[in-house]
Amino acid sequence: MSATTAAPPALTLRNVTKKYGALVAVDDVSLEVAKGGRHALIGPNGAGKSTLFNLVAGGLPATSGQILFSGDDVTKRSAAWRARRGLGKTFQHSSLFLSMNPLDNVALAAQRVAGKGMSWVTSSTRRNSEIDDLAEQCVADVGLTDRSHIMTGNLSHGERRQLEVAVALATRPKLLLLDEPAAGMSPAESHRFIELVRSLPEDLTVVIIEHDLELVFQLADRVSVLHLGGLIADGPADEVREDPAVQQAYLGEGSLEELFHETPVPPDLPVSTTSPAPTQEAAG
Ligand SMILES: Nc1ncnc2c1ncn2[C@@H]1O[C@H](COP(=O)(O)OP(=O)(O)OP(=O)(O)O)[C@@H](O)[C@H]1O
Repeated sequence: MSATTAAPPALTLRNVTKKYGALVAVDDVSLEVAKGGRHALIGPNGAGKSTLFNLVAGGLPATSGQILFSGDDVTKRSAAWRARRGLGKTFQHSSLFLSMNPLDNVALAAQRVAGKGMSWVTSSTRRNSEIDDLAEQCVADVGLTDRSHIMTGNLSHGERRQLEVAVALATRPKLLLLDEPAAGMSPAESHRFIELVRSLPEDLTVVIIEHDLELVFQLADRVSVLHLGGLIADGPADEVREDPAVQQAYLGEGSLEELFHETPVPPDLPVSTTSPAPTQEAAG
């Protein structure tokens, strides 16, 4: 009798389909994301990436198919339930409170998970030290300690994206979904963000939906490619990069060199976060 009991994938999609009337936005997609993986989901405009993100996050119901977290079927579960089960996410469009400082933004997320209300975070006398410590740790994990007390509205675009990761980390996720994190970033900010993702705990599973292929192929160990709603490639990043079907779907009139070129890091800019690697516990 075999004694092997392999851990289930962090995320499993089984024949997931999302239709809008006659339009099939996500078409019978099956894939697995390994625990601790760095998995990218890419595809040209309109491929179905955002729709798939929302199906996984619970913001949209699937028309058919199954979604499993660590082997448990969550297909019918709400977004809030999935969040409590360890799904953290950052959105394409910022969900930060710009008039609060970074520490309070992160503390607010931590409090929501702890079941506390919004008013609690704005009253320093009522905050508990556990929440404050967690907020400080998460802000440090993304390299923003030096910026933790200024108004979030005064952060640069790249810093806000870093802060969004801190907010997600405050919920102690097992699976972190990043929706186009590099959108609007300068090359330097993008490089800094790559270092940030590399510094995340190894047992945290990260799924990145991203247009920036340079970032994708620097970060991801596996890549899934959507085209017109369907999965046209899924495998190790190096193999997917060379896949003729992927090149065909992406390239149009362009060249591979343009697609996959590596942008040099500007010499005067740091590429690493200032904090040590995070020591965040896996959600229990
Ligand atoms: N609410 C909706 N109602 C109808 N069609 C939709 C809706 N949302 C998305 N679609 C369509 O579903 C398809 C997939 O869209 P989706 O936004 O998921 O693609 P995407 O890969 O994220 O694109 P992009 O990279 O441009 O953001 C597109 O044809 C889009 O027009």
